Amino acid sequence: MNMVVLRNTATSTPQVLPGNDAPNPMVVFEGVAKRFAAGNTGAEVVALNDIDLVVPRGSVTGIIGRSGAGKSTLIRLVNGLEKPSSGRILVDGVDIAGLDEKNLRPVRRSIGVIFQHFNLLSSRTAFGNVALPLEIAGMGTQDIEKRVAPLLDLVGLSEKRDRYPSELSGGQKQRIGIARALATEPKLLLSDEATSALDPETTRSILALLRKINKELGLTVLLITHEMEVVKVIADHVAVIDGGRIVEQGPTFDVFTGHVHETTKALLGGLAGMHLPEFLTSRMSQLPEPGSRTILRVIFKGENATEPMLARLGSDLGIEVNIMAGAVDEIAGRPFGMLVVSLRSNEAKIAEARQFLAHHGLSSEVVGYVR
Ligand SMILES: Nc1ncnc2c1ncn2[C@@H]1O[C@H](COP(=O)(O)OP(=O)(O)OP(=O)(O)O)[C@@H](O)[C@H]1O
Repeated sequence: MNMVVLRNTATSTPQVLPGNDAPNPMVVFEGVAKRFAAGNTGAEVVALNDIDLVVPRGSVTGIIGRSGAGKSTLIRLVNGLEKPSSGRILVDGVDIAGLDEKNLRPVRRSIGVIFQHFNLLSSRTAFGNVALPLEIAGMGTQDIEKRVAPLLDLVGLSEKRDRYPSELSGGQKQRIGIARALATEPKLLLSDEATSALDPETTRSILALLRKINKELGLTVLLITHEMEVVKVIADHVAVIDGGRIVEQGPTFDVFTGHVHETTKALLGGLAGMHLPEFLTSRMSQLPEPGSRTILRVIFKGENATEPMLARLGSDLGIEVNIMAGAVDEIAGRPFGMLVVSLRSNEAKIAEARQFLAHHGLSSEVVGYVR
């Protein structure tokens, strides 16, 4: 088996835990705006406004947002394909906003990009596609062989080296796209909806490959996507973008399980237990009535055990508890879930129950009442 000889450019500085305050981030946006001049017909378009963003070094950071939110513009600013109208963009400490084309070139070489539609040359084999950026950089044939063969091995396609794109599946094409992006030994990998054209199973395998590359090579990955599943599975840091503004950012688990912004909630839609089952909502009222039961959503994060606590509401506090619905999900590798329960008791006792749950690390919210 070939050895991967990629130089690990990103580990020259210590790995840090992802977070807004992470030292020495790979990418920083400071008060960035991007406006496009008015065309023949309309007004000026404000694609991005007031963007403060941190991509921690060594992280997989996801930018998630709906169509038109400004994701592509943001990623094009990172590799200098667009210039900001105002603000600073630091890539590995260098403010790229003020660089001319010549000085941008080395920055671009330090950034790999993978695309939704792979952008492979149909006239070149898998090997030829991965070799292309190295040929452009003027590398000799033997050195190219030494660089490309381990990359094909890394993405699991050594035996397809002489195949043309038309002979490869979507997932295999994306693997070649990833190998090509890594050929110039970047320190940052940009992923522009790289799994959006793939089926769920292939998506998972590509995400696993990106995670492996992130871990083994210490490469920082910045991905834009409209798919919550992608961010949930792979990103340890996330920024939610809406209408050209970042509405939330931080460690993925915290952002998706905390007090989420309306946009994040909408994107989270399918997450375990966010939607109450129809049989409940159809009977639920927002105000208590005589004899009604309180519907409580109990949220557990990480490894908190829920069931024994609910049992103790009965045994210790004498409150009758019925489980109505529940689901467990996984965000950034940690369990997260909800139980929807109905409690038959008065308001004071319900407050006592919620205090008891909070004391044991379980947050809860009253979502309504049923008779
Ligand atoms: N070159 C341009 N000229 C004028 N307006 C632009 C240009 N590029 C983007 N926009 C506008 O900026 C806004 C953000 O577009 P952008 O492509 O960044 O969104 P997006 O989140 O990537 O959307 P999608 O997921 O649909 O690709 C949109 O309103 C878009 O029409």
